[in-house]
Amino acid sequence: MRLRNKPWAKDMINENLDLIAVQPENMQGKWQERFAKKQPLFIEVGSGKGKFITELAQENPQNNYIAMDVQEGAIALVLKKQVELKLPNLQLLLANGSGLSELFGEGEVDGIYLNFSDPWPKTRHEKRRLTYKDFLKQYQYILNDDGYLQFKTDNQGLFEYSLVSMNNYGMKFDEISLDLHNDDKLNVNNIETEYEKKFSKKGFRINYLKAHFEN
Ligand SMILES: C[S@@+](CC[C@H](N)C(=O)[O-])C[C@H]1O[C@@H](n2cnc3c(N)ncnc32)[C@H](O)[C@@H]1O
Repeated sequence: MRLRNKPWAKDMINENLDLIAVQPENMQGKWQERFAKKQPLFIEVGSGKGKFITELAQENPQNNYIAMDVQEGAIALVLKKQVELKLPNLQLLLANGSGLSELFGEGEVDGIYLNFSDPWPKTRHEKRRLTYKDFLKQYQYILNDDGYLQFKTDNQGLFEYSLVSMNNYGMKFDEISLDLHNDDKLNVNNIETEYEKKFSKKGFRINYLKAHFEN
């Protein structure tokens, strides 16, 4: 998803550096300092316009959340929401998920959310998929021993690829659904993302998994 550049984005970011960090260099192990309270920390990599993470943060004041996106045009829209909401448990991060282990300390994070990640269907782009083994290695580094990865997508190809990639990496699956919205066996308090709303309305099934690393 490519969003148009917003002429107002840079100014809004520079005026709200208490709410958003831009490619920070010395934040490893220090993220809790940016929040009102020290509490479990969860990040969404590729948060897009931020519907999911802002609602999750509103529903769970007992946790801290970071909305992360590589596109200024996307994170600026989350910032616009957060400037109004001023949620004390939500911080924003403009950076690439490929640098997670330089942005976070070992075991600093309790959970990672990947929602409707770009599928990169061409084989030569495999390394860009957020469930490619190099990304999994970084998730493993920043997650603590009880930490988990949660992933949702409408894209069958990316879901199948991710199951294989995670399995080959040695991850263990806690929950899997091939139709999250119509799954009676799972008890997930699901918060829809922008993409999820759009594609489930069109009749696409939503794939879901929750998994962890065995350290
Ligand atoms: C298809 S959109 C999905 C947005 C949102 N999660 C949703 O479900 O509505 C994927 C988002 O991931 C972001 N993204 C892609 N690769 C990324 C990376 N390596 N690091 C951080 N964000 C990334 C894109 O900029 C885009 O905003």
